[in-house]
Amino acid sequence: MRIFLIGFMGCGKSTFGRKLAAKMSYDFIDLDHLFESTAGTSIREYFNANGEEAFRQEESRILKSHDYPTNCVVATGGGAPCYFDNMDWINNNGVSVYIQMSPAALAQRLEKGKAKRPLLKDLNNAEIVDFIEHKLAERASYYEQAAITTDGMNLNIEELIAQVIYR
Ligand SMILES: Nc1ncnc2c1ncn2[C@@H]1O[C@H](COP(=O)(O)OP(=O)(O)OP(=O)(O)O)[C@@H](O)[C@H]1O
Ligand SMILES: O=C(O)C1=C[C@@H](O)[C@@H](O)[C@H](O)C1
Ligand SMILES: [Mg+2]
Repeated sequence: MRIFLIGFMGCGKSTFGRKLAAKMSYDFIDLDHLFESTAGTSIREYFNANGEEAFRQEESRILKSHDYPTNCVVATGGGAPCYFDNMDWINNNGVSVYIQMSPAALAQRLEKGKAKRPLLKDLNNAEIVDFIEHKLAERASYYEQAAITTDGMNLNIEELIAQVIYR
């Protein structure tokens, strides 16, 4: 089984995904890391050099062309499900799990690590909340196509595994 974790930057896809994979004895794949190793540069540098449109194209290509192991947990990039037909591809190729969180809770987490996230790096803390509210409103209709939605403030590995298995 392939499990694709989706949700806004900071919802915990990478952190929780790694734990979930370990618990299930599945491989863990982080799409942002895969992007960086494939491109040979950081996402931040890639954005600076090539712009967001090029990033989205390359992200989509990598998402769809990677040779995934049969059993794996994939932490997708925060924007990945929201461009092209990526969300349909995800739903046709695995079980999607949306880690849902409020803009305020996301902002609290993201204020610390914003330097490495190109969409946030130039914003002050008040602007981050505003940015997240708008971006999340734009993206919600994609995230909500997930097979399973789970509360990012109360993540529970055993419960999620049961939901995925008995869905
Ligand atoms: N359950 C949690 N409780 C508190 N803090 C958390 C939790 N999960 C993750 N964090 C913290 O929130 C921040 C974002 O987590 P993480 O990098 O896993 O998110 P992400 O969804 O992978 O984000 P991105 O889309 O930018 O890759 C990190 O600083 C992490 O330590
Ligand atoms: O939400 C987004 O658009 C992004 C999230 C990150 O995971 C990275 O994929 C990148 O910084 C863009
Ligand atoms: Mg991540």
